[in-house]
Amino acid sequence: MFRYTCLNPISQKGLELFSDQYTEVKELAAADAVLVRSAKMTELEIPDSVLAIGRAGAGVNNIPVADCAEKGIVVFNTPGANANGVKELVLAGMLLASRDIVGGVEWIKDNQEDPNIGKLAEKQKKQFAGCEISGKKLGIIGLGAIGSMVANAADALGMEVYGYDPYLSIDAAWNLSRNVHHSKNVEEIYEQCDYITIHVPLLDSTKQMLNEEAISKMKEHVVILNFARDLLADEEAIVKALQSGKIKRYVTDFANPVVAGKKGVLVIPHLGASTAEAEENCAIMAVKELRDFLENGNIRNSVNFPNCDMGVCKGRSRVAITHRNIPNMISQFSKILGDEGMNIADMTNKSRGEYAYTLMDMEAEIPGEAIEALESVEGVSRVRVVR
Ligand SMILES: NC(=O)C1=CN([C@@H]2O[C@H](COP(=O)(O)OP(=O)(O)OC[C@H]3O[C@@H](n4cnc5c(N)ncnc54)[C@H](O)[C@@H]3O)[C@@H](O)[C@H]2O)C=CC1
Ligand SMILES: O=C(O)CCC(=O)C(=O)O
Repeated sequence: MFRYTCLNPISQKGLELFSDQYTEVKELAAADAVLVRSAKMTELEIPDSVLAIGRAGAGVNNIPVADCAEKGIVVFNTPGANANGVKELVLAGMLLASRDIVGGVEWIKDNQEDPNIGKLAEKQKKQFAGCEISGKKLGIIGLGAIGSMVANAADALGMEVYGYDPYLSIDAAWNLSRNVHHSKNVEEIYEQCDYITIHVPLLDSTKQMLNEEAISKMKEHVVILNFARDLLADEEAIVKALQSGKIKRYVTDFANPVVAGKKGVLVIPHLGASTAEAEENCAIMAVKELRDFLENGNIRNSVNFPNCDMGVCKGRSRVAITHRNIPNMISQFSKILGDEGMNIADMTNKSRGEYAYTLMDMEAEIPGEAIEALESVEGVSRVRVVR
């Protein structure tokens, strides 16, 4: 029997994939697995009972990923599952920044009682006029699941698309329209583009990437779109550049006191992934990942441990070990098991940075003493008998 808890509302379409082996619990302390969207887990004490966290979404900056790795808690996300939802909102953001649709709609609301509203609207509309996006240059920083979809859609809408991603995956490269101009440095995006959209994860290396220096290299009246994370931009500098007219519009999916209500800023209340489809896709993927991990020990789409898949256990028992990626671990594990007279039927060991994961199928039940001995190996964070 497994227990899971949801720290945010999670689509029922995903939750219904849990079998009757699973119960939902309210308390984090009582849970084996956690499903989360944007709840700040960095502010929570994560109890040792938690084996895995499923982020129904892409960004994991709300989860203490490194601490979890150290404790042997496997953190999953759902790559690409909400990308289309975000792509569509980015397109909407570009259009809203190009024509004053919001201002126009507000004007109608303010004048709704006027019996001559139709005539008046025709007179007033020029103040809300704008430009088309077709033919304009769009720079995309980060060509992952979202960035590459935005690139292709903008290309189809007639924009000239520049893309910058020094770590571009082969999959993303295959999916990109051949019309997308490959920028080898981000300065080209700053210097050339009328619209700039950022789609990178929030990391130490990307924090405040869109800062005063970056803005100084951009074209006059540039439009900046941020549907990734607010901390990727120095928003004080952005507000200053909006006041001076250097930036025409800043469209952001993240509300905070620096940008809320500021002239030239369009703030959306983090709606990028808030579509029925994205919420379902993310929940379904997260639940499948958690189930495969809890029931089989397999890891798919983790952000702190390597992928590792041995299918369903065909031996008598399976043991899963999270540990540091240091020499001599496998020989210690096999010595402990060998000393207990146990034969390893199948085994996989994978590493990712400082951490590693070992799955072993055994021809017999693993005795408690062997588990204790495995747990006491220096560098082992967790030993779990999966079956
Ligand atoms: N507004 C919303 O509701 C949502 C926001 N997001 C945010 O968008 C981010 C991106 O999401 P996905 O595209 O799904 O992630 P992804 O992991 O598929 O793509 C991120 C891309 O950024 C690239 N990258 C990393 N560092 C870079 C750098 N310094 N310069 C240029 N490229 C760099 C990576 O190589 C990768 O291709 C997430 O990390 C999350 O913060 C994601 C989903 C929903
Ligand atoms: O779950 C959400 O609504 C937030 C989505 C998001 O920001 C992400 O997936 O990174």
